[in-house]
Amino acid sequence: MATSSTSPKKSSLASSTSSVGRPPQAVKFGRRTSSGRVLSLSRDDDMDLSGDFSGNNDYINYTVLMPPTPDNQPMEASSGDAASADSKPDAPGPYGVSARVGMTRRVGNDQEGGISGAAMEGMDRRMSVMQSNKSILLRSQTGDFDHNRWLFETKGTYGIGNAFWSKDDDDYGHDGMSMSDFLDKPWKPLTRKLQIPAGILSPYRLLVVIRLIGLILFISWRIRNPNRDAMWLWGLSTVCETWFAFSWLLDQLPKLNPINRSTDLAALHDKFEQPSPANPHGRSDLPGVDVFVSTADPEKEPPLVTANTILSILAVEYPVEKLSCYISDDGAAILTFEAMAEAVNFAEVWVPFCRKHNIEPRNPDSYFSLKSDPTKNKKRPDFVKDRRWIKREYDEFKVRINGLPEAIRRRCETHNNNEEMKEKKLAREKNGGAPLTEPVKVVKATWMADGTHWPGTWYSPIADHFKGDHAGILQHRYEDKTEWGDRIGWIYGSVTEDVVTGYRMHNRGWRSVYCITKRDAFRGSAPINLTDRLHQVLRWATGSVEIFFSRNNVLLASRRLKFLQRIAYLNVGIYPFTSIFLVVYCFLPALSLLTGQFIVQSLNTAFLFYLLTITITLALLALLEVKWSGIGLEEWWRNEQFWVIGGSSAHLAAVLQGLLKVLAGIEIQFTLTSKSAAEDEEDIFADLYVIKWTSLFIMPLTIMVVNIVALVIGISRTVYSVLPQWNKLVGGSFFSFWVLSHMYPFAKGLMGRRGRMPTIVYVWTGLISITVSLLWISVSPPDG
Ligand SMILES: O=c1ccn([C@@H]2O[C@H](COP(=O)(O)OP(=O)(O)O[C@H]3O[C@H](CO)[C@@H](O)[C@H](O)[C@H]3O)[C@@H](O)[C@H]2O)c(=O)[nH]1
Repeated sequence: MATSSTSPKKSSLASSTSSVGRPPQAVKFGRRTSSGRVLSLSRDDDMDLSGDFSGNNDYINYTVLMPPTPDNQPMEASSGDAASADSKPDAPGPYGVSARVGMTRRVGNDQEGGISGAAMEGMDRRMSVMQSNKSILLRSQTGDFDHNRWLFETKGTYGIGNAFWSKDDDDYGHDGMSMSDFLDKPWKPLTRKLQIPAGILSPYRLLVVIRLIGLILFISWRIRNPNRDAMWLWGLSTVCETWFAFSWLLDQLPKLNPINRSTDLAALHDKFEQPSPANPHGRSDLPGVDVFVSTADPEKEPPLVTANTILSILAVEYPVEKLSCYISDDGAAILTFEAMAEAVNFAEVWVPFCRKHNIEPRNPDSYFSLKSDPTKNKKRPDFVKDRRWIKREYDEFKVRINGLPEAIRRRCETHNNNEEMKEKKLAREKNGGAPLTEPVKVVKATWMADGTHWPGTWYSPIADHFKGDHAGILQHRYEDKTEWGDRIGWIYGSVTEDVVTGYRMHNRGWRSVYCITKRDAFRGSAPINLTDRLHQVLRWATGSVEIFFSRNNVLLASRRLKFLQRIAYLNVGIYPFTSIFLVVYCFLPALSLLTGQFIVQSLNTAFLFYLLTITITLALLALLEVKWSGIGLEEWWRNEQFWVIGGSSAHLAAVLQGLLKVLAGIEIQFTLTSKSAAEDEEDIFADLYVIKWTSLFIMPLTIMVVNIVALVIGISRTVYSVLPQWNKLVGGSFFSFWVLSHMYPFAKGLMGRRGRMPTIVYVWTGLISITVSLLWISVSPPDG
């Protein structure tokens, strides 16, 4: 995937000439590539970045493709219009897109705040028509060779770029096509491997080896030294520890040989921007990039967040005509649709601003919430003026987006009232003018700004307008029962389709490389409160269990999967099962305290030495990893805590759900994760302690309470006994505290917001402690 930093586009921008006042040109010129296709050139090359770009920008046109639907049939494709608004020659190809059009900047404001009728007139009537059932996704945007299409047409084998190329498959004679069609220029890697200094990697590996030896010695010592006083405690704990050691190894091994890469800008420039006989001007020959943004529910995934995502994609530093951004909305919500139309309009000013001033990050929301000085490294004198202006534009944009739900609601009300009046009038006329005896029933439709029915989900759903059941929304026919769908496309039927898809590709021999750019190439949005986060990891873990019990289990993998890949996938499939051992282990300290026994007979030196070794090496490894990844120790600790909280709740539930699916065929539903809209700019973690009760809390809560109760009982028993055996108390209470410290954020969440937390926790735990100790004293009075 191309990142913003990989495209050496600045050189072409530097030579731009002023084009202010020049009529917009449809197609500047094209040239043939060596694969014989016509390539249209970037209109972007002509962009005058010194001029005003306040909305009359002719140079960036966005193509909006909307599938035709029964309710919303575009008028005839006015191909003349379309062609003049677009920069590409776009003859209807075998994949059937006949016309596309740039969405023009809004010309007026709907009184309701939505998209005005006039503006819609300007764009929707020239919207694309798709004459074929086959998907737009197969169309090559640039006219370049379309690899996917070729695979589709030829039922071919994988074999481009990093993909597996089978030895006996070098004859692709179906279409007279040969390997050389793909190799315009000699192959050269576009990334460079960055060696991790031995000074860092060797200590890391050494620590891993020491810890591994420590674990082996520890476990064999534990097996050889049973606690004869409490065999059940010893047995349970040893089994759990063995599993933890095994799962640590699975987690650790794939990290043994880290390789960093960076994009080789020089190689990229050589390959894609150097003059050659086929490309005398050295125009950008970068491949087309498609970015697919999916959304499914405007409540859980706020349209403003989606809009910001799209804006950052459109502003990426890549030739404009090579970039396509697809938005899919499984929820078919009118709100998302109109918000995206607003985003496309705002992009017309946002993108030129980003390009003119080299803006980073290009997600407007992230950019305007930067705390650093915005003028730093900004040389152009008009930056401050432009920034002030674009900020105002963005604020207005936000107001429009946030006003959309109300605007749509009012629009629908007006239209529905009108419809009702019309129906009533009609019915009265039919009735010979006499008053109606029965009320007239009018379907409450959802209306688009141009006065037509919304083809997607309605606010009051009726047949064909339910979520997940709306007529005419694009079907994924290109992948349904096709070889393309089977071999290349997304793999469905799993709640962690990304893992299955990745696995299936790797298993067929696809190679992938780890490439983490200095600046984030992509940022996701994540749930920020515990409940949503637990539901998210519940889905992930359920997906893993499901994979484990399917033919996609890595133990059945082909020989093409590499060893460390195998281990990594095994880890992905197996980690939820750790929860069983984790839950047992979290109860053990409490059981120790309650019974006055411990997992070992006595806290002897060997035990303590091994324990110290495996704990210290774990901490040192974490320190190194934290340093590499650039996160703070505190974040690492939060992650550890979440591992215990999630492990004892969501992962356990996932194992149960997964087993239910395997044994009883009960299907698992995909629950969409709610993302934070981070609207509270002062406190982006405001949602963090918002707790919505879920049954997932039961297990961690039980673990917590049982441990607190056991601590109280253990301490009071020792305090009240005639001969206090403090050493018996130490082991159990130490581990109990260890468990509780992991559960701390959970308790904090349950207790309410941060500020109020301490008092309530003290009162709560205090009350329980007093009650339980009194109870204990009355049940089992101290000796003597
Ligand atoms: O019916 C649906 C459900 C989800 N989505 C989209 O799928 C994406 C992932 O769903 P989300 O609920 O956000 O899952 P996350 O847990 O945040 O996502 C992670 O986990 C998913 C698998 O569980 C992967 O698909 C994602 O790539 C990965 O980031 C989102 O963009 C959704 O809008 C749809 O388009 N249609």
